[in-house]
Parts: sequence; C-alpha cells; structure tokens
Amino acid sequence: MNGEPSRRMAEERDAADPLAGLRDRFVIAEPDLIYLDGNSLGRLPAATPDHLARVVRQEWGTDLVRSWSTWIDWGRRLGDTLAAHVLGARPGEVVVSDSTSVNLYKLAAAALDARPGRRTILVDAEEFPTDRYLLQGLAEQRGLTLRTLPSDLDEGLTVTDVRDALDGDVALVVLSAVSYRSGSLLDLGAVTAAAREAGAYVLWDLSHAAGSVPVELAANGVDLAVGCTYKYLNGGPGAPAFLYVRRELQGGLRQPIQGWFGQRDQFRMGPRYEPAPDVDRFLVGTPPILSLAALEPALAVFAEAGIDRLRAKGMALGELMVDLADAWLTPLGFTLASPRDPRRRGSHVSLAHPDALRISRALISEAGVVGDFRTPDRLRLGPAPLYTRFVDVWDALDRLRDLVARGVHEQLPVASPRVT
Ligand SMILES: Cc1ncc(COP(=O)(O)O)c(C=O)c1O
Ligand SMILES: Nc1c(O)cccc1C(=O)C[C@H](N)C(=O)O
Repeated sequence: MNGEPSRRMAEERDAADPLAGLRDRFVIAEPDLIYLDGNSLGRLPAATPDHLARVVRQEWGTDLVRSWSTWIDWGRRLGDTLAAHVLGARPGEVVVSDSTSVNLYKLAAAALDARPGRRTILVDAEEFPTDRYLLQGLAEQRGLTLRTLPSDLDEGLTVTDVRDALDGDVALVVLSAVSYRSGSLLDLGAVTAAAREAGAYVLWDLSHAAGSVPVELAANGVDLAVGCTYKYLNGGPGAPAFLYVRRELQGGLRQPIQGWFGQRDQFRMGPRYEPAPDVDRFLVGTPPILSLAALEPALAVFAEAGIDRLRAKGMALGELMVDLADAWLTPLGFTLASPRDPRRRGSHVSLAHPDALRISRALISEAGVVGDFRTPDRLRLGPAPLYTRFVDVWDALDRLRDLVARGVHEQLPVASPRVT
C-alpha cells in the first residue's frame, strides 16, 4: 500500500465492517487489553456462562441421568453444526470427541491399516509437535518410516513440495492446513488430489484453520481431518476436538481404540466389539458433557458470521498488520515470518526478531498486548476476525513499536520459553 495506514483509516474500516457487531457476543473483561491470541485460546462467548449454568443446574442438577437421552449424541449434533457452518462437510461426517492429539492418533492408525503394503508416513518437519510425536510413536510401533518434509519456516510447504515427496510407498501424509508458526496456508484440494493419485491418504490438522478460513472439506474431496475447538471456535480451554471422515470411507476404516461409544447398538452391550456403521465408530468413551455444552453457544455464532466473511476480514486484518510492520517494525529489526501474500496465509501473522521472547513478554506485561512467542525467534499475533477490530491491530502495533523503540524489553531477564 502507499503510505502507512493511519488510525483514522482503521476506524473507518471498523465502521464499515459487517462483522463489527459480533464483538459484543464476547466477554471483553479488560477493555484496554488487546488480545491477539485467539489462535491459541479463543475468547469467552458472552452466552456461555449462562448456558453452562443452565446445563449444570437443570440437566445435571435436576434431570440427572435422564439427561443422557439428549447428551448421548451431542457430539454428533455439534459435529453437524461444524460441518454446515465451519467445515463445508456433509451431515454425519464430523463428530466432536476427545482431543486433537487422540483424534489424530485414531485416524492416522485407521488410515495406515487401510494401506497395508505401504511403509512410509510423511509429515511437515515444522508440523506442530503433538502431530510429529504421535507419528513418531506410530511409526516405531509398526516398524514404518516417518519421513519429514523440510519446509521453509516462514513460507511453509507448497503443493509441489508435497507432490514431489509422494511415491508408491507413502501410506499417509499429515499436514496442517494453516501452519501454527508461520500461518502459511496449503491448498487442501490440490494436495488431497495429488496424494490420492499416488494412493496415499492425507490427514489434515485444521486446528488453525477451523473458524478462520473456509476449508470446504466436501468440495475439496478431503478424506480425513481433525482439529481443535478452543482456538478460533471459542469452545474454552481443553474443549473437545472434532474429527472428520468422508462418508464413503467410514465403513471401511477401523480405529484402534475400541470403546463402547464406537460400538454398534451401544446399549445392547453385546459380547464383542462391532463398530458402528457410521462416523460414531470413531468415538471412544463418555464425552465431557460440560465441555460439549460450552461449545454450543460458541458455534452458534458461526452461522451468523459466515466463514467467507470471516476469511475476508481475517485477510484484511492481516494485511493491515503486515503494512504496519513494514512501516514501523522493519527499521527496529523485525522481519515478516509469514507468507506476504494474504491468500497464502491463515488469520495469524508471525514476525521474527532476535529478541522475540523478551519482546513478547514485555508486550504482555508492559503494553497490554497479548500475542505469543514461538521458537526459534517468532512473535505470533493472531487477530481473530470474530472479535478483533482494525483499531486493535493498529494500536497493538503502535504499542509494539513504542516498546521496542524504547528498549523496554531489554529490562527483562533472558529466560527460556514457557507457556504464554
Ligand atoms: C496444529 C495443532 N495441532 C494440535 C494441537 C493441540 O492438540 P491438543 O488439543 O490435543 O493438545 C495444537 C495446539 O495446541 C495445534 O496448534
Ligand atoms: N493447547 C494449548 C495448551 O494446552 C497450552 C498452551 C497453549 C496451547 C495452544 O493451543 C498452543 C497452540 N496450539 C499453538 O499453536 O502453539
């Protein structure tokens, strides 16, 4: 853009923003705090406390065990909501259960079993740790090879990188649609098609994509996916994750954890495990009902917001951030550590700086701006489009430049990374 964006311009963008009213649906407990970590833990929806209180008092407190008649398939109902308004999947293809880590294990193991002659798993070398660790374990248990795809820390993988790594021995490829560190975005349709042509499954981790970019699982022919609900989906800390299995594959995949919630005719309590015919076979045991309850008001807002509008706003917020970083932060030693093209980025932006760890801490404690640090030297800023204003981005970068220009972070001790 020509010239640096003024605060006035940011105010005008907010005034014209069709999603601006949705900010009121969230608890903004500290109005002066600028929260740019919705990609790690989303804000609390204003409707959640009362909804939870009702479920606790009425459904648990009064109705007691009778409530299981509605609780029992809550994960399916929430899955259908996600499918319709967030993931672009068909009814009966998504279910909410367990954690992302556990769901990844279940679907990876199921996919490997379905490709018995093949001995290689591919994963992005820069993939989120839990994915890499789980695949290391699966490869060791089964005597398979885990091959890591070297990827650029800032730009992420390209479709060509993945295509070039595929061969007749690859059973499974595990990739994030949006990378947790750089925010780089992969083309789900193109990668899935390339892998299918090579006879491999792709299992997508949608943790940083769900609720921020349209993933259109049906239109993109995606086979398998998992993802968190506590980030852009605002389900709360430790909220249960989702898993997606394309309808046509469900009957042919067996997951490794044979619990009674995955059993056909669960309450007949038969002698042997027989998997449910549909997506229920990927469930395991009793769901955390209070955590599922928190997801209901959190997901309701997505039907109203529309994922395409969220994507458009997420791109615009990111572009404003990059423009301001170019103008103000480059002279202070920062470099952009995300793809520059907004179409190749999710909703967060990473900036590299040799002192990023101390800067991220000082930014929180001294400037009231919450982002986070990621190794090796990244300041990660995630303006979640549901509740972040353009002026928040402007003010956050203004506070950041002021803090670094004054060397405030240099007063902090040098320490090792820990949770934000
Ligand atoms: C890409 C990705 N996968 C998985 C997880 C976490 O999985 P879990 O909720 O099982 O800890 C995260 C964030 O914590 C993540 O960013
Ligand atoms: N899940 C988290 C947790 O249990 C503690 C601290 C942070 C998280 C996160 O979600 C981190 C996040 N997935 C990331 O992209 O780094």
